[in-house]
Amino acid sequence: MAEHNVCVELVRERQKCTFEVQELIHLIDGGITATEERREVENVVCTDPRIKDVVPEEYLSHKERYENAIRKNCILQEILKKYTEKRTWDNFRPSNKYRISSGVVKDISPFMLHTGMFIPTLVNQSDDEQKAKWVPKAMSMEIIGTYAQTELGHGSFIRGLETTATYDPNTEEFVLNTPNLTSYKWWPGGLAHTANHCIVVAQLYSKGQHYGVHPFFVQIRDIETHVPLPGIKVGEIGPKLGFQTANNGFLGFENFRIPRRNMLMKNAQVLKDGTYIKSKNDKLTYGTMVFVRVIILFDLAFELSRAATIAVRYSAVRHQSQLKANEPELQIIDYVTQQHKLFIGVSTSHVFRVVGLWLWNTYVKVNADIGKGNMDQLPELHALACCLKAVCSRDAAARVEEFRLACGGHGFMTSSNLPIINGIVSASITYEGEFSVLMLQTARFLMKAWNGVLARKTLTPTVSYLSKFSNSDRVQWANTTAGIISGFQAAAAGKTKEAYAAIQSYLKPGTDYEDAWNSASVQLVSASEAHCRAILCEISWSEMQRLSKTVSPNLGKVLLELAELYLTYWSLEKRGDLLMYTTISTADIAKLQARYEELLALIRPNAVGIVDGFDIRDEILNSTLGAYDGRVYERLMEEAKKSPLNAEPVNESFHKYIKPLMLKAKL
Ligand SMILES: CCCCCCCCCCCCCCCCCC(=O)SCCNC(=O)CCNC(=O)[C@H](O)C(C)(C)COP(=O)(O)OP(=O)(O)OC[C@H]1O[C@@H](n2cnc3c(N)ncnc32)[C@H](O)[C@@H]1OP(=O)(O)O
Ligand SMILES: Cc1cc2nc3c(=O)[nH]c(=O)nc-3n(C[C@H](O)[C@H](O)[C@H](O)COP(=O)(O)OP(=O)(O)OC[C@H]3O[C@@H](n4cnc5c(N)ncnc54)[C@H](O)[C@@H]3O)c2cc1C
Repeated sequence: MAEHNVCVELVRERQKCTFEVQELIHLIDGGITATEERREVENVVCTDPRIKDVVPEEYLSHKERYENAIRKNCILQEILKKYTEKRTWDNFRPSNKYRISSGVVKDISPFMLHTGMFIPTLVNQSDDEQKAKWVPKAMSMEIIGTYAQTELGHGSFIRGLETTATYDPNTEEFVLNTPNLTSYKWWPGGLAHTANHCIVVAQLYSKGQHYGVHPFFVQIRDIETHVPLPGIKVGEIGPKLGFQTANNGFLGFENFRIPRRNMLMKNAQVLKDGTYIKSKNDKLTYGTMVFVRVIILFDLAFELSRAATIAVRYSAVRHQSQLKANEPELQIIDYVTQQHKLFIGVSTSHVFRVVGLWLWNTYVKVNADIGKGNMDQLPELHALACCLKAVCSRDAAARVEEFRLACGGHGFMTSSNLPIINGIVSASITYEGEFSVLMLQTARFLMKAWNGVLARKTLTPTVSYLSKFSNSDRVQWANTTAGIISGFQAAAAGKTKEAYAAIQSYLKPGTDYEDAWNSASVQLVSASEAHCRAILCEISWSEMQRLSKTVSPNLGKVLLELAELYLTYWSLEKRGDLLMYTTISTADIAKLQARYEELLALIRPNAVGIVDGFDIRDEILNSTLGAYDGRVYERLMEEAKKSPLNAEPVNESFHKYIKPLMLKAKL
């Protein structure tokens, strides 16, 4: 971007920045080479003239919008394929694939589930022979797939799924059926008109026995004609709050036969005669969900960084109201209430990224152990992935909404891109495990851990802090980062203990444990949230501290300010909890408030530099308000002129309806 085109406000903001933006960019990417590689692909994709829309996608019909998304995503796949051949697939990280797809369509790619769940399931749940047969075809897009688990009647309760796969030893095939309306697969992305294959999660029956849900590799459309195969009923589920181009579909089976070897057999198997070989752990079938819950944190960090870039740049460009009489109107970013809305979202993106990397490393380690037959760490990984996915998606949606509000009326414009980002992020609270459902999974783990505390057992690493706070004394508060982390752990331990006690108190004679659990579930979710917040605070602080030592002092200082802002913001938000479980006083809270305001002021001069550090090209931001040059008003007007209603000075509805109405009024 030529600097002479940049509005004066952003030029001044960039001059104020105290650190080297390039250094931050490399830190976020994971090194100079990673930045160069990402930028090279982004440059090729975003400058391809075939990718540019003449008519903005929101003015297209539902059908045209889908067709346009497919056309452009096929171009993207072509380009990515060249890079895949040059390097290995893994080198262009999945989070970068997600990121570049935003430069192609504003909403979600119809191929997202192919990359995000179909391939990972084939890689993680197939045996070696199946992998060798299917994975290369899926990678090269010779076949296109999705992940079909949820049904019209069941999403959260996987054991309640109704689609059946019954083994027929005579033909060595499984017969798939959709017994009821509620058994139709419902929601899978790309299922409607994009995919020709899918992973179907179905109830397995063999030799008259029921063995629970298992994944199957199923072809649903003819490769040449794309016509649905006989016995397949498939279609689109219709418009939604967001995800308009995701092509979410429904799918039903009528005595549809697939070969025996189309059951994914890494974990459980059905032999030719129908004998069932059990998995070492039946929850391994849920492995792809754990994987996606882990990587969702990166996507949330990215979506937050997009919304933050838009809202912070806009807030630097926008002037509104006078603080003092006879002085120019202030840049809205100088109102401290505006900084309060903006900077926590900026900091949260960094927190999600570093905690996401930590979670990813945990996932890789646990998966390697599982490969060697050691499942010991799986429950802890599952508990972590559940609460982090749930809390981070909910936080991200709240922050994106706050960014939208921070842009006033213009934030309501689709052309700001904040409404579309809002739709994308809101969906993540529900998909891949609904918020409360996942929080209650973590609560199960916490209740077991509390049993361990009572039995004086050694706890696993992420809950070991519970033992420190097992007595009823309020924990000594200290107004330091270590003190804040300890305070959050005390709150998590206190809430875990209370939720545990609540279950016991509901367990009157004649009451089932499950009913007592349900009665105590609001407290259980609250305990999970506190546990998750303690993890977010502890890990983000230690990771940002570590990173700050690897960069120049000026950037290191900014990283620590962002990390401390996160801790301080949440201490103030959760002051009620801290008052209950620590010795924090009102004077301590006043000090925290003062430090919070100090941090806002420290971050303020670097705000634009920090969001520039996300290095998001204009084509990927897709926003009239957030572009690098800050030409907000010109872009708003240019986009408004693209409205089809502006193509003619008088719309025909005037002559058809308004004029007759006016004439009738005269009579
Ligand atoms: C160019 C294109 C663009 C490219 C992009 C590339 C980037 C890609 C990005 C990816 C984005 C992907 C978008 C995804 C879209 C949405 C997809 C979906 O929603 S798909 C649909 C997603 N759907 C959902 O997420 C459904 C959510 N529901 C569920 O996951 C389950 O039904 C359940 C967990 C709630 C209960 O399960 P149930 O069987 O009833 O179990 P019980 O409660 O009876 O507990 C029994 C024991 O099992 C334990 N355990 C449980 N799970 C696990 C596990 N995973 N592991 C280990 N353990 C586990 C549990 O702790 C307990 O232990 P204990 O206490 O006894 O010791
Ligand atoms: C945009 C989008 C994309 C999706 N993509 C896919 C896809 O590609 N493939 C796929 O298979 N699925 C997909 N899904 C489906 C998604 O995974 C499910 O919607 C999700 O798992 C929630 O299930 P549900 O819709 O049945 O909600 P429900 O389970 O019916 O939830 C409704 C309410 O009931 C509550 N509830 C349910 N069970 C419990 C419980 N045990 N304890 C307490 N409260 C409970 C929930 O908290 C919630 O408040 C997608 C969904 C969306 C929105």
